[in-house]
Amino acid sequence: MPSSTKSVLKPLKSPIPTGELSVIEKSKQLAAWTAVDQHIRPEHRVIGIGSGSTVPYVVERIVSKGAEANKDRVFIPTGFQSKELIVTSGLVLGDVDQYPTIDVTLDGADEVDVELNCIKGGGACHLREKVIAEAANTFVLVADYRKNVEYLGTNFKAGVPIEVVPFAYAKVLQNLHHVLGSPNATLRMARAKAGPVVSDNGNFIIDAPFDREVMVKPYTIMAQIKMLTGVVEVGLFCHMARAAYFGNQDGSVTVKWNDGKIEQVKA
Ligand SMILES: O=C(CO)[C@H](O)[C@H](O)COP(=O)(O)O
Repeated sequence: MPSSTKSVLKPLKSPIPTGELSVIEKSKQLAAWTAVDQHIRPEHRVIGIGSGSTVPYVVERIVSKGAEANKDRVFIPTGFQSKELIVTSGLVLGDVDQYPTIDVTLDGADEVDVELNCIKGGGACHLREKVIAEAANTFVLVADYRKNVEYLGTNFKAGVPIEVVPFAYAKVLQNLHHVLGSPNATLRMARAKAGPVVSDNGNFIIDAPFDREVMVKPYTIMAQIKMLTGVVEVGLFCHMARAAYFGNQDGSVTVKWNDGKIEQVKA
């Protein structure tokens, strides 16, 4: 190609401001960088980008590979936040209706158990997150050490996030209280708005805490909640992740695989 017609790639921009990171932020960054390095291969073209405070470090690492490495790629967001991250970084945005098969999706989690089941939806994005995770050939979780637990609900006490259509919320709450054994299930209220949190899909979110004996079998309770009419999606992701990356305080990363293998990676 003559040099005059050569197209010039626009430089990408990191979403992370420069400066010192706290131990927790550093551990999120370590998990994200290691997962990107191990799972995004040069031939991958369609990449799912999850939500939450760990995901900007995923995008930071992708951006650090440069415009040339990312030029033929499209990035699929799980909600408003990840859409903004993709666009402001200069990456190419797509949607799952155009790309129903994704090479790899990386996403955060509220908590992950020993079998890589996880709670998601702390940011009310779990409907789109589950679609983008299911569409992916490989689904990978990234989190800091506080999320690495034996059973779900150990540290994350808010409960299972449940997206419901607005007109059905009272009926779903009643069923959760009296039929499914979550007497403290509540409608999630907004902090800087009067009224409930409204998801990116225009729905409400219920948070339903369950006892330990229920949470040790997450698939069972997930299926029971999903059967309630008016429920759109449940923030329990069971048997979906290929691997989970947890950044630790000492600068190492614990990698748990879906076959039960556990590795410690030194940064
Ligand atoms: O599921 C999510 C949003 O719906 C997030 O991935 C989850 O809440 C984890 O977020 P963070 O990395 O900020 O702890």
